[in-house]
Amino acid sequence: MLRERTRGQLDEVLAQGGGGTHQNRSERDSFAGMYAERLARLWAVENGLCFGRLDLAQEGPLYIGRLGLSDDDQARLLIDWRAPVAQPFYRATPAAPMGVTRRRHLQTKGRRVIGLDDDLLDLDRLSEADRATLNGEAALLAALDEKRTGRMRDIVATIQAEQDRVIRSDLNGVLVVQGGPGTGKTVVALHRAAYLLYTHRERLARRGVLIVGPNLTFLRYIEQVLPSLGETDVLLSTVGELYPGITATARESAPAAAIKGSARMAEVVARALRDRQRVPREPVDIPMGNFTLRLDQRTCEAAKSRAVRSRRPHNQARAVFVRHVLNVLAKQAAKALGRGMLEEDELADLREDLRTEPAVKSALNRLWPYLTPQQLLIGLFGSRPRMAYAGLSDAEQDILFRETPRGGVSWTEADVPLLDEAAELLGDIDPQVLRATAMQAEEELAAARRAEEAERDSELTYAREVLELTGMSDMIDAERLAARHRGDENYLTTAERAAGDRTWAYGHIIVDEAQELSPMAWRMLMRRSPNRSMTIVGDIAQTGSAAGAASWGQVLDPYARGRWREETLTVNYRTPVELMAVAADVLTLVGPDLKAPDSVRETGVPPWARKLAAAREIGPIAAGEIVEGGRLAVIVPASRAAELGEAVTSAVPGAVAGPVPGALEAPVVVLTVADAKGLEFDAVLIAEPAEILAESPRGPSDLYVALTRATSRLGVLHTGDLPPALSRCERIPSP
Ligand SMILES: Nc1ncnc2c1ncn2[C@@H]1O[C@H](COP(=O)(O)OP(=O)(O)OP(=O)(O)O)[C@@H](O)[C@H]1O
Repeated sequence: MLRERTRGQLDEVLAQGGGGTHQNRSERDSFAGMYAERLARLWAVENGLCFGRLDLAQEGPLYIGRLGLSDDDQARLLIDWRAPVAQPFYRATPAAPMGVTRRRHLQTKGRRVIGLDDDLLDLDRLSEADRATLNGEAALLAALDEKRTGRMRDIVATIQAEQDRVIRSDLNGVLVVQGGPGTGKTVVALHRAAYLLYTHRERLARRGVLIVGPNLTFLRYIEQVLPSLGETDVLLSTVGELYPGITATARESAPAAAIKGSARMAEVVARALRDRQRVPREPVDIPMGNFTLRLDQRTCEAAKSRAVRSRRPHNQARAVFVRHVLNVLAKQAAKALGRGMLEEDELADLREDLRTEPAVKSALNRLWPYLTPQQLLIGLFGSRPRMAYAGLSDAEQDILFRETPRGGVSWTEADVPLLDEAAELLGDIDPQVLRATAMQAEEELAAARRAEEAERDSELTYAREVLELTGMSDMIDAERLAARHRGDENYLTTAERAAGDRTWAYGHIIVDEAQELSPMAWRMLMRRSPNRSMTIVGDIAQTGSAAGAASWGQVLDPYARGRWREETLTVNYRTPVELMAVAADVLTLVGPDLKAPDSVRETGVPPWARKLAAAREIGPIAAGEIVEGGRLAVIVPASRAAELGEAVTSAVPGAVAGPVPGALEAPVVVLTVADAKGLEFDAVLIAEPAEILAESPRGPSDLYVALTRATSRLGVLHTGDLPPALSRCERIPSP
């Protein structure tokens, strides 16, 4: 009924047609947007709309749901799980019942209730041990036992008290959520986003919320959680996508990524720019036909120091540099032309004449060139002398040097924070200048226009198809939907506008797998969070990348010393006790004092290890491990990814190798540790653990990550000796 009412409201607004004043139109559009969004939410949350009931000592029961609903007389039917009155549903315990006598979890399928689970919070009827019990234990365990679908689900019905504290923590300041594998960091971070958007809608809807994840597969894994909570306006991004207009497609070697990620690259980029503002050793002669103008070192020095003192970014400081040089040249020209003292307006005319003189223009372009961030970095990494000037050692130059390929440069994820750094120092180029200086501007423009036309046609066709499919063609016309899709300014949501703006300041930023980010990536993120309202979730023990974090203090003190707080999650909801015992042994290799989280479930199935004569035997073994209706991952050393991927895909129909689209839906997928980070599977096979250990300085962390991806079964396959840390695995004799 509510859905019908919303749809009715939307119809009404759209029926007002396209006429009216501009303001009328934009009001109508924003109402239409609001109702369409509400409709989308109601659809998204249909499944399990109501999942809980609180019986209270003082008043009638409350029903808890994914969003709040009232009837036509504004009586509350359902309480949004994020509302303050819903909090006892997650926090009440027998020791502190918060006015609740009974908490009931409803399990629903579609619109039917298929199960109930009660917690009695009446003290007298519970034993001491039960008082410390989990929140809704039966409901929780039922949720944890379900087969994995390849997409993360929301957990609104079974959020635990320690998680609830994180979710509802204050918006302001930097909150670090440290927790071992499977403690719910990711899922809690997503629920926190939904909670914050609900509680601080005004502020966050305007500035938007950014969620940063480690890779695209991971973002696909989590992307459905927020819409299922009723939130659609959040930007999910990797670090590699955060620079508008650049798609980081190339892979970087680990040593190169480590150098590019290190904090001293900020100084390297700054020096690389100073290199481009260098005064030439010899005077520059500018032939003007009848006479020659000369730019000596003193003039260049003076112009440069004025430009630098202006404290403007490079491209904007160019105006200061140019003005001084043109003044000097104009005076020289006046002298050469036999004119004496010039009035200020005559001097100005002469300056303008010189400005458009090709020889002068080209001299100025050499002395203080307009630069894009891309040009600065391509110029740097393509030249050893420039790298040396910028402060990179010979060995570093060997690792970073790259020739500029003809087809253009492919950027890597580690380049993106450097481009961002460069953009900060360079500032924007006047778009007019940009157009004028672009090489083959005409041709490029024409090609771009053709591409745009083609794009627009295909968007329109797509929009028509969508409208036909969803039966909404009577409500929104295809042109408008396509315009929205294409990113026309007038139709953009906050998240869409933010994505296109490098200097956007977000209302809140959530970083997942935060231990992997390099110091340069942190600099970039901090620029997008001037108010330092952030949630940072991760596990220092799982750090795999060479430029990643060794402690949260090291990451955050430079930006928020004394202003960040840490919460710890301690219970593992993913990995059963039997697997976690093995993982805990490996964790001692990462650090002798580290403690693995406690698991809530037992399966009775111990992890096993099996020695193989040849690695290829993995294929048929994987075929035998497939989980009916569930998913299996084969985690392999990075250096063997291609070979073992082939071994598995050729032996198992439907198996997929690598983080390709569709990897999450496949019954069997072969992944490296880096690509499996943050994901989970029903069963996991680890191939060649000794090589995973030896492959990088963070080998033990990598093996720990691999061991903690499974929700029920784990097998280890090895051709060499089994690493001693895995000796708890049950040995299966070779076939
Ligand atoms: N309160 C809960 N109720 C039901 N399921 C939960 C709960 N908390 C966590 N889970 C489940 O536990 C699993 C692990 O959660 P999640 O992936 O968020 O952990 P993580 O801490 O991010 O792990 P990692 O560090 O390994 O990436 C998920 O399947 C999640 O849905």
